Amino acid sequence: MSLVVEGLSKRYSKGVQALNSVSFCVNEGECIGIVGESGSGKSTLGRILLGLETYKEGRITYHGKPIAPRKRSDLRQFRKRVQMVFQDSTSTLNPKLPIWKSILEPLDNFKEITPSFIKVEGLSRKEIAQELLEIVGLEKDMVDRYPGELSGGQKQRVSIARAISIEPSLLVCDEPTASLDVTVQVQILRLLKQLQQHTNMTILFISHDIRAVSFLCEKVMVLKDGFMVDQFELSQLYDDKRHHYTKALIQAARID
Ligand SMILES: Nc1ncnc2c1ncn2[C@@H]1O[C@H](COP(=O)(O)OP(=O)(O)OP(=O)(O)O)[C@@H](O)[C@H]1O
Repeated sequence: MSLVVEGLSKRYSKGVQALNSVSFCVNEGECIGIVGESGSGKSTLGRILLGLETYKEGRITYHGKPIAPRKRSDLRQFRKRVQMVFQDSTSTLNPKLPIWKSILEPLDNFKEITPSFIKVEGLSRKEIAQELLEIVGLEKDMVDRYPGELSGGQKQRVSIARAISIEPSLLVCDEPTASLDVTVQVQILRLLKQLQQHTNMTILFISHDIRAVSFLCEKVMVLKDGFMVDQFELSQLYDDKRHHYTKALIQAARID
């Protein structure tokens, strides 16, 4: 197992119980979808996994080691393996920098990493960013553009290029398609699927959209009011034993 979460609970200071004894595990190279309506605790879970939020109860291990360590030196190793893509790419892309500089930020932080997509030695930094743009389906000559000169879908592709630049083994995506048009959403989902098929990356895909989750993920976990009410392999999506809340989500998305 690559990622194991056991009995994770989170209570915010104002008394909100955002997560209640949530447990699940993901194998290396698998994609798990965390689905639920607004306020169900999805982002809290994602933020805890990224070490951006603390928790008191539960245990999270990644390849046998506690995730998001507290020690700074260990945190660096963690960041090397875990990257993220958020709904709002403006939080990841500095509007004052040409996109190639933002794309290269993780690689600049981890100079010891030589990603496998760099097949030729001696590429300039800008050329490396161009390689990454190509991987995510963008034109190489976009490299000098600023985030403000890109569409929402293009910005999200740039955020993905940045996240995969250091070839993380775990990618946490928190509603990466939520602010995009339906057709662009499909393109981004296809891109993530293609990336997952060509790498051994484990993806944790957080979404309120069970349709998107069922397109991308092999495993699905359903959260409601901080409780994990259902957990299943995608092939069991239409099983009669699905929780009534999962059935309601399926019906609302009209994919039954
Ligand atoms: N920093 C915080 N302090 C107090 N309560 C919080 C905080 N962040 C989230 N919450 C509460 O925790 C619960 C879960 O929120 P969370 O953002 O994890 O849900 P979500 O499923 O991601 O929702 P959405 O899809 O709307 O982003 C909500 O009731 C929310 O109001």
